[in-house]
This record gives sequence, C-alpha cells and structure tokens, in this order.
Amino acid sequence: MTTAIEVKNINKQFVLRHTRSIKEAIVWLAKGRKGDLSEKFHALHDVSLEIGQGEAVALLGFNGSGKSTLLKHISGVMVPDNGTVRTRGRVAGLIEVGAGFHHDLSGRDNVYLNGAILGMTEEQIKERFDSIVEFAEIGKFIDTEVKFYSSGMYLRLAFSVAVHTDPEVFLVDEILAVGDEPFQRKCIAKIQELAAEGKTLVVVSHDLDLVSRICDRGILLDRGNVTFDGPIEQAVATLRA
Ligand SMILES: Nc1ncnc2c1ncn2[C@@H]1O[C@H](COP(=O)(O)OP(=O)(O)OP(=O)(O)O)[C@@H](O)[C@H]1O
Repeated sequence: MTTAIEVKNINKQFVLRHTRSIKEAIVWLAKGRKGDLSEKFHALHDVSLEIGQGEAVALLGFNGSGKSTLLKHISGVMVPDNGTVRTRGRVAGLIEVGAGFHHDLSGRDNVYLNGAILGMTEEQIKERFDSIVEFAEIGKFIDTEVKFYSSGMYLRLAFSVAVHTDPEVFLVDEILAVGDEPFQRKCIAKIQELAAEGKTLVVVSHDLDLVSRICDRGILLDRGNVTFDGPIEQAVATLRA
C-alpha cells in the first residue's frame, strides 16, 4: 500500500508561560540563568505512525491528549520540535473553522482566497464556484461579509471549499459539531464518498459511534503518546473501557 502520511518520531513542546515579573527575571539572571523561566508542556512524545493511501483513520483520546496537535502537524500548520512529517498529494480539510478566511471580505471573495490557499487555480475555483455555494447552501449571503456569518455558515462555506479542492488527504477535526443536523449528515455523506473514492481520511472526534461508521482504523492518544493503533472497534472499546 502506498503511504499517504508518514509521521516519524515527532515531539512537540509548548511554552506554557511566556511572561514573568521583572523581579523573577532579575533573580533568574542573578542566579546565572539557572533553570527555565518558562514552563514547558510536552504535548506529543515521540509519535510515529504511517497511514496508507485510502485508509480512514480516527485519532481518539480524552481531552488534551494531543489529537488536534497531531492533526495540525499532519496538515502542516504546526512543525514538530524534532522528527518528520511527510504527506503525499493534496492535503485539505477542516481543522479550525474560518482559518484562512478574511473577516472583512464577502463569502464570494473568501471562496477565491481560501481556494487559492488550498491550492486551486482561479480557473478551477470559477468552474466549481456554483457547486461550492450550492453545497454550502449559503444562497444570497454569498456576497455578505463573512464577519456577519453565524459559526454554522462559516463551517458550511469552509467545508464546501475544502471538499471542492479534490484533496487526496482529507483532515477533519471535531468542528463539524457546529453544523446543524441536516448539514452534519450531508458532510458525513461527503466524507464517506471521499473514503469510497479511495481518499485518505484522518478524523478527530469524540463521537465514537460516528467514527466507528466512517473509519476502519483507530489511533489512541494518551497524554501525547500513542497507546493503541489498530481496528476501529478495538480502539473504541479500549477507550470506553
Ligand atoms: N499553542 C499551544 N500552546 C500551549 N499549549 C497548547 C497549545 N496547543 C495545544 N496545547 C496543549 O496541548 C495539549 C493537547 O492539546 P490538543 O488540542 O491537541 O488536545 P486534544 O486531544 O485535541 O483535546 P480535545 O479533545 O480537548 O480537543 C493540551 O494540554 C493543550 O492545552
């Protein structure tokens, strides 16, 4: 099987505290800069995984276990402190609603902006524009500035642009939750369609029934460590246990 995503020994630490009082800084300097002024949090510990082309994988785990951080590394919006992440083909998806959207521009302009960011040419966007708006069901609001959109409308447009980029690797974080039920159903059907077409999917969700339907493999994270990687039923059962 061709590898679509290869994550090799990645580590990620976040700085939890950037600012200290002047007094603390002076004491730190006087003591010869001993110790660390800022506290570090190790969010991903030596994570390695390989995802084959056409696999549908769920990243599972409790709050704060590192799922979104890992997904952001796969998408390329975060870089690891060390280790490598490699992906094959066009990567698109929904990680943070509205990322890449400009608040003062209309929905229409944002379709062009976001489409270009996700790698579509102007010609391709023009061709797919009507289909993007139709899928999003934004209708007459397409020429309204997106700062006036509800969070669900944002999601609709962002999801629609992302699926119309014809991605080889599609990443989805929990955010489908802001969509209403009919739209969620439509998104899930679209995600299943992508999976049936052989696209690679990586989904982060707490909805274990949903991921059991969409994915065939589950990767469990616990405090930044991969603790299980295998069939989705087993992953879900392990998490529920
Ligand atoms: N930019 C950041 N700066 C500091 N800490 C961060 C940053 N991003 C994430 N973290 C921390 O890393 C840990 C993992 O966060 P992450 O969002 O990946 O968890 P998650 O598994 O997706 O959680 P949830 O299920 O709650 O969405 C958390 O403790 C979080 O506070």
